[in-house]
Amino acid sequence: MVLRVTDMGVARGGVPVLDGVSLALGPGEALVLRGPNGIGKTTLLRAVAGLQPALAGQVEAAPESLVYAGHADGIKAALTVTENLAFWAQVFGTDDISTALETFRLAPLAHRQAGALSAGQKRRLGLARLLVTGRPVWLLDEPTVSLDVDAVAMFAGAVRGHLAAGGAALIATHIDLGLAEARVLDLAPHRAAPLELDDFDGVFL
Ligand SMILES: Nc1ncnc2c1ncn2[C@@H]1O[C@H](COP(=O)(O)OP(=O)(O)OP(=O)(O)O)[C@@H](O)[C@H]1O
Repeated sequence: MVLRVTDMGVARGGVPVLDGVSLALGPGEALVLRGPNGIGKTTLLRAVAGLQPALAGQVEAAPESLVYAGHADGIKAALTVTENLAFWAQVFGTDDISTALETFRLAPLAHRQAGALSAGQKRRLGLARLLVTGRPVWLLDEPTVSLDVDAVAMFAGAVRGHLAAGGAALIATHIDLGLAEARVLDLAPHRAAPLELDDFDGVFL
């Protein structure tokens, strides 16, 4: 197993949103998180990534094996595409940025300032970052937002390549990525029970 989440409960703004979530990913596996807007997909992914505390449960993964890609891609607007990738390579202690440039067809934009990219191009740069990190377990929050049909296929290809190389991916998405190999976890049955009135008051104390 490269990632195991056991009986996790998460809250947003002090209000529990999900509980009892368990999942496991082995090398080469992808799992898609499904559920309606607001059910807590982002909150769960952030908790798994260690970016916010969980209410309950455990996350087991090798140290420094996880990388999270969320809505804010961490792009530095004043740096060029190449400089952004080189910066991340330095942060993560890797050295290959050419695979990332190629996979997301960023080579023609290599010397463009990131701030001058379109929304979809920025998204491609944010996803290219995943390849540069060299980390095996990708935690992806709505990775295809702003991507056109070609770029979605590009992204699906990158995920497939990652899985084939023994990586894993946990993906919150509303669209069908065409990843036949991905399992699906519906979060609807894990919606946290509404708070009792007393507890509800407690949230605001
Ligand atoms: N800053 C915040 N403070 C308090 N509650 C919040 C905050 N942001 C989101 N929420 C609430 O937390 C719950 C979970 O939100 P979350 O973003 O995790 O859902 P999601 O499943 O990722 O939704 P979507 O499909 O719309 O991206 C929602 O009910 C949302 O309204």
